[in-house]
Amino acid sequence: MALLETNDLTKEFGGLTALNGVEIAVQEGELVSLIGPNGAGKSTLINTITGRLTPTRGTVTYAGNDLVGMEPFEIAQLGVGRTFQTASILPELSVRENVQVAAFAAEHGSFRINFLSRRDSFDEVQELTDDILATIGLGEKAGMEAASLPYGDKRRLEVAIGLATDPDLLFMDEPTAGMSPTETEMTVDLIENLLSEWGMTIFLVEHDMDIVFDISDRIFTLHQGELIAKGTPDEIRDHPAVREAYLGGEGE
Ligand SMILES: Nc1ncnc2c1ncn2[C@@H]1O[C@H](COP(=O)(O)OP(=O)(O)OP(=O)(O)O)[C@@H](O)[C@H]1O
Repeated sequence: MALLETNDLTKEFGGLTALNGVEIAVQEGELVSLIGPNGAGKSTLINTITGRLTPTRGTVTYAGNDLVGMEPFEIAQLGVGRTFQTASILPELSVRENVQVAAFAAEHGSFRINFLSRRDSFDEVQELTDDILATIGLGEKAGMEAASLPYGDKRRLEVAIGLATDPDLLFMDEPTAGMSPTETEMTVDLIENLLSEWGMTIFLVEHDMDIVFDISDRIFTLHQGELIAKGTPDEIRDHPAVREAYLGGEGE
């Protein structure tokens, strides 16, 4: 059985159909990428899966759970994490505190519960935070104020915040956008490490086609809300509908 599956997933905004009958299945341990020209519906697909948007119709199933109608934090608690393109960083807190806040929030959904009284979970959060910072390569900068980090480190801290929910499936939204070649290489290494060492399943939205074709097990292609192709990098590279979507559209 697939870890994540959508059936007939459709989202309309007034008269605009942003997603039309999308059917995807992701197996545990896979790295899949979602591509498509601007406005294809990529963000809408991620948002309907992770609970930020309610689909007009269709189903989303994760590890046997029906996600439609669940709150984003409930979906996170099931093991679905997400890294954001836009800042989820709290600039005045330290690197370490940013990861801790995300970890506590994930565990309890909100801060209404006095989590500090629960020592077991407090210790677990410390351990997880240390693991994440070491994996991301921010261990030595753990005490620094987040605002003072260089751009590439800030993007990596966003990944660390996404990992703080201890996900089994991680959505990564353009993790290399705006990065230098060295930072991009480090991020690709990190993604490969999350797959091999952490046993994670990764769902990547990425505009850098070199990366997508290099590291994906399978690629989903959206165009005007329709899933026009899915397959291995080799199958997608020469797919006529994919070429048409990119050449005939705005191109990227
Ligand atoms: N909240 C909204 N209300 C109305 N229309 C929306 C909304 N969100 C997205 N859309 C429209 O839905 C379509 C798909 O948008 P979406 O942002 O999902 O595409 P995308 O593939 O993520 O694009 P990009 O690569 O530019 O980020 C677009 O036509 C967009 O204008």
